[in-house]
Amino acid sequence: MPGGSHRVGTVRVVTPLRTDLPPGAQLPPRPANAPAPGTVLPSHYVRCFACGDQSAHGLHLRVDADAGLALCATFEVTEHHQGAPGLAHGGLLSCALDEALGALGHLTRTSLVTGRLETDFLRPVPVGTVLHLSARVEGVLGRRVYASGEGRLNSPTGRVAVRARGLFVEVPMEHFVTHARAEDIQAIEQDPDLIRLREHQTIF
Ligand SMILES: CCCCCCCCCCCCCCCC(=O)SCCNC(=O)CCNC(=O)[C@H](O)C(C)(C)COP(=O)(O)OP(=O)(O)OC[C@H]1O[C@@H](n2cnc3c(N)ncnc32)[C@H](O)[C@@H]1OP(=O)(O)O
Repeated sequence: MPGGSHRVGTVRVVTPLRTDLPPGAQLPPRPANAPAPGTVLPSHYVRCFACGDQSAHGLHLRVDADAGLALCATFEVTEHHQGAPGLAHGGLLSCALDEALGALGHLTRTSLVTGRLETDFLRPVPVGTVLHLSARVEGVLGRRVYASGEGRLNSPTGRVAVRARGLFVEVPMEHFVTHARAEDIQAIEQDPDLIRLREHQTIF
């Protein structure tokens, strides 16, 4: 199990990370009503910066269910995603992985929010790259879902540019209703198509 590490003199000291799978965590079976492998998973919110199609300069992540509790996704790095000249901003690469890992809730049939996300940046990602992401559930303990993923350059078998591990927490739909601005909830009430999670729309 990988952990954090630092050197004390010549000795490498390994410490557990909060995203490491804790004792007792288990990989649950794929729910019977999970979307079949190959299904395009809907954007949870059309204004989401990562997956929404109404976010002009967003990442426009396309996400597909995979076998087991896993998925794959793509996003094209555009000039709007630059940090250094011509290179993707690291925060946006984390964002893409955050979204991909969070979207595993489509497969576990739960609403997940990020509690902690750890990202390793292994290679620069130039503008024009199509980043191929994959994500999987590593284990579940109570409301905690441990997940990992990576992004590869230009093909599902390309060189790994970015890796992440995350701890996600299952929340009820009321989490979003309680914390959102009133005008955003009103906008959804007026146009339920802003949320593409049909099974959750009975709350409005
Ligand atoms: C109306 C519109 C509808 C919209 C429909 C959309 C639906 C689909 C949305 C999908 C969206 C995806 C988008 C991408 C993913 C984001 O980017 S989500 C946005 C970023 N994340 C957030 O905003 C979360 C902010 N944090 C919180 O709200 C609260 O801290 C949390 C995470 C809900 C936890 O609070 P809580 O419910 O009070 O639970 P709490 O007991 O504190 O924690 C539960 C467990 O997790 C552990 N834990 C929590 N945080 C951590 C941490 N950072 N490190 C370690 N352990 C932790 C706790 O220790 C606890 O463990 P146990 O006691 O069970 O052993």
